[in-house]
Amino acid sequence: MIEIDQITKTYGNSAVVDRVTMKVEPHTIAAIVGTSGSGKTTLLRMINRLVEPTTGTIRIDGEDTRTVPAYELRRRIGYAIQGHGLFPHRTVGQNIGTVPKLLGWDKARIARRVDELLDLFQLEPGQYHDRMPSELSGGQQQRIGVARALAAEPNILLMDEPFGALDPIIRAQAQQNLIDIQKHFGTTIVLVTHDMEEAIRLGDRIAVMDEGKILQYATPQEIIARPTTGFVDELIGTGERPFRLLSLASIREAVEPGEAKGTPISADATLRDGLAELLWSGRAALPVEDGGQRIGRVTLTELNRRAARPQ
Ligand SMILES: Nc1ncnc2c1ncn2[C@@H]1O[C@H](COP(=O)(O)OP(=O)(O)OP(=O)(O)O)[C@@H](O)[C@H]1O
Repeated sequence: MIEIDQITKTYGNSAVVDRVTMKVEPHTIAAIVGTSGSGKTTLLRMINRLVEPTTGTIRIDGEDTRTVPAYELRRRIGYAIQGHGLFPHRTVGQNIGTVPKLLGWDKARIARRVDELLDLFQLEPGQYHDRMPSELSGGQQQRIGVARALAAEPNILLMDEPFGALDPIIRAQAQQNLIDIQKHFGTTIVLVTHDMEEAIRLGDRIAVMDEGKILQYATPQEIIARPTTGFVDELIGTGERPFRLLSLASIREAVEPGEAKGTPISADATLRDGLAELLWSGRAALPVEDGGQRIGRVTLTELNRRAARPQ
């Protein structure tokens, strides 16, 4: 658990992070979203003390971070940034093994961990282990950056716009990869993004920041349905609300017994994907498939109901 308690950072006379209080429960993802300059990166970097808070306290699993040497804190907490920050003259394997090596792991253990992570990130170890970062695509470099941050099995991972530079398709894959890996390791993640769509997709809770303050910290459902300020509403985009709600749930959750004609949709697709397919194909219902088996159908009527503002 990360407990941020009345944390402030001032530069000169201005508080760029202003008395922020928030808790991140273990094994969850908190997304910090806000406009440029709202203080997101500063807040994130105070968690691993890359930036020292001016006032306030941060506790990790009950321990005040000021009582731990900063270098030790940074080895314990994974950190991944936009542009990956890989060492250009070290191989992929050496990059991923950086922190385990600093921690004195033996060679065999480091090698096992590097291969495990390459596998998880869908990069064949035999093929990628000895490559240099310049011999990888942008998306692959980004995945290695995240793999390196996870190498020493940190309970906590801080991510600053990790997917910001990726094109939309690679970005969606990288996001799914992160969700799978977070489930696999149970890592607690704090992620900074300026993209509300990404925050909604990844965050168990979303903190909306403006001018150093947290305006709302709640589940994506709550933020979409009941934004506390006009600014939060604006950031969500009023025209997007019903679609954002639909993108939070899978077809599996809306499936009902019955038949429907035409190409089926996967139970793992989002309700938003389902609506798009219904509208595009001009159908009132789609058959739903799970692992090659028909499990029922999803209807336009049901998606209409689920897209409406929650009461
Ligand atoms: N070392 C510093 N000295 C003075 N001002 C700083 C320093 N670091 C950050 N700031 C200021 O603090 C404010 C918040 O910066 P921060 O990088 O945390 O914002 P952000 O929300 O992450 O922005 P972006 O999305 O553009 O990265 C900005 O106005 C920035 O200019």
